[in-house]
Amino acid sequence: MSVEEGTANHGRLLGTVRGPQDVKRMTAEQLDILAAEIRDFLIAKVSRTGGHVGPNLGVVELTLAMHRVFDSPRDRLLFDTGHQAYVHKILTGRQEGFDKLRQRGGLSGYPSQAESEHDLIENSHASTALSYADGLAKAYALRGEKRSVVAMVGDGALTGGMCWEALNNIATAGNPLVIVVNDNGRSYSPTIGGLADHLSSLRLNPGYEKVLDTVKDALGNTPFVGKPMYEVLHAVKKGIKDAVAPQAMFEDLGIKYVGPVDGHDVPAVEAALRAAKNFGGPVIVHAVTRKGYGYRPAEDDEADCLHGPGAFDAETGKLLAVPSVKWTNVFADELVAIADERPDVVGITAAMAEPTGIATLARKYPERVYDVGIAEQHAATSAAGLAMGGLHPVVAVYATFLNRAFDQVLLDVAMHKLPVTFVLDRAGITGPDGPSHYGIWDMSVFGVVPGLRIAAPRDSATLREELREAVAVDDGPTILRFPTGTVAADLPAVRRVGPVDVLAESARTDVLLVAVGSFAGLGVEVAARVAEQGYGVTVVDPRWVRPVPAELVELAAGHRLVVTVEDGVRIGGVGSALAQALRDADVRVPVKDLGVPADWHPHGTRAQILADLRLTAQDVARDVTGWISGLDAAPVDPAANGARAQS
Ligand SMILES: Cc1ncc(C[n+]2csc(CCOP(=O)(O)OP(=O)(O)O)c2C)c(N)n1
Ligand SMILES: CC(=O)[C@@H](O)[C@H](O)COP(=O)(O)O
Ligand SMILES: [Mg+2]
Repeated sequence: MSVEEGTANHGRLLGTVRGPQDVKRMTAEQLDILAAEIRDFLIAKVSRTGGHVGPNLGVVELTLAMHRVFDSPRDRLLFDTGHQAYVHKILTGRQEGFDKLRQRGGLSGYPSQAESEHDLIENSHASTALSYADGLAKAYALRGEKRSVVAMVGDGALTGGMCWEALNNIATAGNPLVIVVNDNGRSYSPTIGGLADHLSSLRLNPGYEKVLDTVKDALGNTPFVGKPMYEVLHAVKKGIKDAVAPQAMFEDLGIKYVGPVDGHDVPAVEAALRAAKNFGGPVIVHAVTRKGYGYRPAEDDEADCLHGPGAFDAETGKLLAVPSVKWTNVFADELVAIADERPDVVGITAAMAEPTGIATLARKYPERVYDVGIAEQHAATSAAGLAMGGLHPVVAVYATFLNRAFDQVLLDVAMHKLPVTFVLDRAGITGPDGPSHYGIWDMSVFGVVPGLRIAAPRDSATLREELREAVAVDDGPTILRFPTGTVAADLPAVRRVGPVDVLAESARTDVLLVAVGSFAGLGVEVAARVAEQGYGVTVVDPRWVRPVPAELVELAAGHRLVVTVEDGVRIGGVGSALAQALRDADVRVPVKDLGVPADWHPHGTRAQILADLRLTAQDVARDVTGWISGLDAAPVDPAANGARAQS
């Protein structure tokens, strides 16, 4: 069956759903068919755009039940992390938008207030929903408003400390609030930690496993869901009831516990949610689900149950584009090479071993890698402890996720002058995940940390080299940051001045172009374009951007104009730090700093967003030519260094 046939044959009921009220009217049998149609829809659409297919296949019934029991948007449905809100979008009038999911101008991959009144929290960083829910419930109680607050949170997100801070408060406040724990046993890989171990005892119950095996057998090799799923759901309903025993853990927190319920049984989840709704205080509904449920390639994908693939073949689940050598791979391989030589080097991941490349180290040295769960703050301070204990930890996280650990990096690591290397993948503009995932803040935010050195490699050779330099630092923390995707072609230096690589120079020294990290290639292209206008440009890659290298200041002093270009926010960025260093050194040369405005930039491809920001070789060359020719016409006041108008 083709994707089109799958959707057309089984999409009749789904086509009638324009809002939650349409789901409320359905019979149990219709709901089962609708669930199957939603799965077909998800597979058909997300296979073309890429996106979080596995997590969403696992919450179809949970979301249906939530919308039947509660009245969104009056009742507030909150989705922790938000990557599993596609079904919610489908049920709230946004089916058409899925053709452009995560694409420029199209549907966001996360809840979005601009899209729908049914969406409230947009944050796609994990473990926040329970805190939002606590605040909302308190606000409604104080204002005398009778509205339910319901938060869905995954077992992975539940490893984040904020959840436990929230639960502590929710229990004391006692306000009506429903927490749906979507327990599929996985983050990307199986969820780690004491909580996860406790929950997994449930899944190891022989009765429960028997039910899941029934599901798997019944699915056979059918790549699409349709009718088989309808039958499977009934099999689950019959078998699940006696399979599991109630767990005491959540009640120990002082919060009413309902469950465990089979999260793929709409009536069972509904019954639990109705009981929770009527309880009058905080209640946890513990739902057991399977990530990727109903789609064999996702269920069978041991790596991450098709957590968030790019476009894929709907029949097989195989990626359509096989990624070439990525920055992540270069880092991963070099880390293993370093670990071979240095037994003190260990790795830390916050539930993202494969996506950050730390898994490569774990495969060779499993005892030297720690998965701490979705707990970046703990990762930083735990790394401090490892460093105090004589090791050199390499903490590999996405750039955007280190933001929440600022205080831990500042005080627990840097103030103690501890040798910890933070490796920030997906730095800069990333693309389809949108503003919450842009790694644009790190150089500004962490640039203020005393004693912290930041490196921004430009290609695979400098990535390997700078990683080695970073782990050689023994008196303070380092950050190594690089972007997403395919690693840039090696760009050899003409010469090196201190830590600074000169990438291109000419007889004339009009402009010093400081091209940070992955913008090095752009810098060289800009120089060639500007040379055509008769101006000489020296292109440098500082390699280490914080602290500002003294050699960069000296080089700047030998030019008429300094232009910086970076894949990070301009405020407090490399350009701004260099301008300050020049002022401090009384070097009177004007500085123009190009980068990302501190704002919420929409989703799209990385290339599209950079073009929107006029961070292309053509745009930068035009600006540089304009500025330097302007200097010939009328000298610029050095004090006025800085901005050009940017969209
Ligand atoms: C603070 C933070 N760290 C890391 C991530 C990356 N991330 C997105 S989803 C995910 C796993 C979530 O697991 P879970 O909450 O169980 O949801 P599931 O995907 O299993 O439905 C991770 C680690 C994130 N979004 N936020
Ligand atoms: C929800 C989330 O935070 C991640 O799943 C993220 O979408 C992954 O991004 P990459 O595709 O860049 O690994
Ligand atoms: Mg999970």
